[in-house]
Amino acid sequence: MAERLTKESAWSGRWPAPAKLNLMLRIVGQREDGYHLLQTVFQFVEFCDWLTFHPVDNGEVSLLKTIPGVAESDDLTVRAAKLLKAETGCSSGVCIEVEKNLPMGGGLGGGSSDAATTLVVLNQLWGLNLPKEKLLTMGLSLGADVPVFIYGHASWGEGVGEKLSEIIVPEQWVVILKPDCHVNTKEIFSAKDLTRNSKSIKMPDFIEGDRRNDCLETVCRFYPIVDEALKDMSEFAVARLTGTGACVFAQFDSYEDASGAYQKLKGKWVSYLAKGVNRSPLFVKLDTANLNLMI
Ligand SMILES: C[C@](O)(CO)[C@H](O)COP(=O)(O)OP(=O)(O)OC[C@H]1O[C@@H](n2ccc(N)nc2=O)[C@H](O)[C@@H]1O
Ligand SMILES: Nc1ncnc2c1ncn2[C@@H]1O[C@H](COP(=O)(O)OP(=O)(O)OP(=O)(O)O)[C@@H](O)[C@H]1O
Repeated sequence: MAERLTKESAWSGRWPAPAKLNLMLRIVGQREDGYHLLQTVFQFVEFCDWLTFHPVDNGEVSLLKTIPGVAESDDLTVRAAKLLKAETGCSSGVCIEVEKNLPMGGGLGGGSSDAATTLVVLNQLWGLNLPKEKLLTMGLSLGADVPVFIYGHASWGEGVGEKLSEIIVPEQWVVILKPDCHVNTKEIFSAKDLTRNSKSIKMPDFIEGDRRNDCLETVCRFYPIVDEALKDMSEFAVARLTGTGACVFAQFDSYEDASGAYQKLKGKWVSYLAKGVNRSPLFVKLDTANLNLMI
């Protein structure tokens, strides 16, 4: 039975901001502004931050509680809500509550996903009716990883990750390890020895097994603990890096195999066990809530 939300329960509901994995990442060039041109495959994971939007009547955007190390005005949820107001002239206010589960600087795109959930859900709750194309452009202005979370499907990504086409990949179980370091994306993209001239490939090459991540060598050189996590994970399955790290992941066909690896690794590493999915949990919830009809 579909969960039908009233406007009130939509405001009191919790909205997922899922993690993403880069199942492969090739750097095929660089734009004049320094941003790198990528080929990547994104898949979502049922491992999420959870956002609640509390209406306030003073027209302000605030956070119920700031994330340690991130000033309120820098928080991507606050920036996303303010951007919506600036673009539309909307006078509504909101206090945003973030249950932060995704590790920061992990390559799981947590901040970007929080921003995307804020854009998508407040567009509905505030009744702004901005089209998805507009939200995608606004998302890109907040970060290269934001658009895929607005797009909502596992994707083949090009450009800086904003040229997205839907792709269907096996929905396997995933074990993720978070080495105890915070990888700065800008630092990795600025490294002299980073591979920047990989040959472009086509979707069938990926499907046939080309799963390279061009950031891997540089990240392991800067953060040897990532290399250690890759080696430990390799005992159980092929170990890969997501984005610029720090997280390392492996995919498993069965829950039993994934759980076996997770149980052995979690004594040494901060570890997560979750399902990889092709449809973002945010859009699964929005579809189920049939929110458009209720406002
Ligand atoms: C590595 C990925 O996670 C793969 O999905 C993304 O490309 C990174 O996306 P993101 O974290 O949203 O990155 P942004 O916040 O837009 O950019 C952070 C910094 O990384 C560098 N950057 C980022 C993305 C890109 N394609 N080329 C870059 O050179 C830029 O110096 C930028 O100032
Ligand atoms: N709501 C937020 N959640 C997490 N980080 C945020 C948030 N708002 C701003 N940030 C900033 O964004 C930085 C990157 O955080 P994030 O969790 O997205 O890293 P990441 O998973 O490595 O991202 P990516 O894979 O996109 O590079 C953080 O170090 C923090 O300074």
